[in-house]
Amino acid sequence: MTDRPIILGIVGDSAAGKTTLTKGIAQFLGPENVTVICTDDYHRYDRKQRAELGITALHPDCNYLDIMQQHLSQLRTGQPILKPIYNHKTGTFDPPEYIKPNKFVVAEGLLGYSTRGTRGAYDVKVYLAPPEDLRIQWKIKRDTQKRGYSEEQVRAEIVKREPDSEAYIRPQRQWADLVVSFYPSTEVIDGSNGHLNVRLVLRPNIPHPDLTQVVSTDAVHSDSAIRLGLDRDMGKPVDVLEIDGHATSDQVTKLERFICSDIPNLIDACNRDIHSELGTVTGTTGETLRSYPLALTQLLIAYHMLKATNVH
Ligand SMILES: Nc1ncnc2c1ncn2[C@@H]1O[C@H](COP(=O)(O)OP(=O)(O)OP(=O)(O)O)[C@@H](O)[C@H]1O
Ligand SMILES: O=C(CO)[C@H](O)[C@H](O)COP(=O)(O)O
Repeated sequence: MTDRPIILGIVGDSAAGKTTLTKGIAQFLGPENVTVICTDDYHRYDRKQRAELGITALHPDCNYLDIMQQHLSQLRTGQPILKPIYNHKTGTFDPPEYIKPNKFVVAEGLLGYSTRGTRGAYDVKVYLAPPEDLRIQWKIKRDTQKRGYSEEQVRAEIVKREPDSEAYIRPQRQWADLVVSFYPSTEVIDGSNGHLNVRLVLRPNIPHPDLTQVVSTDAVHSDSAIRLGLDRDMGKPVDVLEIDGHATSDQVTKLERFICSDIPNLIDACNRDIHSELGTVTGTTGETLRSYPLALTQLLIAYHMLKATNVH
C-alpha cells in the first residue's frame, strides 16, 4: 500500500469534458479523499496580456510548465504547494492558495503531458478526445452560459487557437493510458447529451481489468451495446471498449459489478442509490442527464486510481 498521493492526469482541449469527467471520479473515490487542481492556473499571462502578445493559452510559452511540473512532483511526495489561481471570470490572477494533497490528486488541463517531466508525475494518464464538432458545441454552450462570451467571440477564438490545438494539444493523446471519446450515435436524432456513446482506447501501459470475461469480443455480437475489440491508435496496438448510450441497466450493472469485484473499496462506490451524481451531465437547458457510458468511464478510471495505491 502506498502512502503517497496517487496522481491522475486528465488532459484535453478546452471544453473536451475534463471537469465533467473529474466530478464523477471524485464521487467514486470519496470527495474528501480527492484534491482537484486545474492547470489553467499556470497561465503565464492574463487575458489582456495574451491579446496584446497575440499568443493563445494553448501555447506552451503561455504557461509556466516548469512550475507546474515542480508542483506536481511536490504533490506526488505529499508536500503542500502554493498554487497560483487564474480567474476565468475576470481573466486575471487571484492571490495564490495553499494546497495540501489528499490521498488522490486530479490534475486537469490543457498541457499536462507536454513535457517529459510533467508526464513522469502521473500514475494514470487520461486524454479526452471528443469529435471536434461536439467539442465546439460544448465550448460554445459553456463559454456563453458560464464565462460571459458571445457565440461569435467563442467561434473566433476557436479559429485562432486551431494551429496551437494541432501543434500542442492533440499530440498529447499518444502519452495517455486511456483515451476517452464521447460521440453521438448515428441513430440519436434529439441531439441529447445524455445518450452519447463512449469509445475507450485502453493502452497496454497499465493493467486493465480482463473485460473479456464479461464483454463479448465476438464479431457476431458487434451489434451489442457494449463491445470489446482490438485496434491501432497512433500506430500502436490497443484494446477498444465501446459502450452505447442506449445500453440497458442490466448490461451496465454486469460490467460495473465485474470491475468493482476486483477492488473492495469500490463495492460501495458502485451503488448508484448512494451516489446519485455518478454519470450525470447538465443538458442544454440546464437539466440533469444520466449517462451510463460516462458513469462506466468514471468507474474504470477510479479503478485504476485504487489499483495504483496497491502497486507502489
Ligand atoms: N460526457 C459528456 N456528456 C455530455 N456533455 C458533456 C460531457 N462532457 C462535457 N460535456 C458538456 O461540455 C461542457 C464543457 O465540459 P467541461 O467543463 O467538463 O470541459 P473542460 O474540458 O473541463 O473545459 P475547460 O478546460 O475549458 O475548463 C459541459 O458544460 C457539458 O455541458
Ligand atoms: O481554454 C481554456 C481552458 O479552460 C481557457 O479558455 C483558457 O484558460 C484561457 O482563459 P480565458 O478563456 O478566460 O481567457
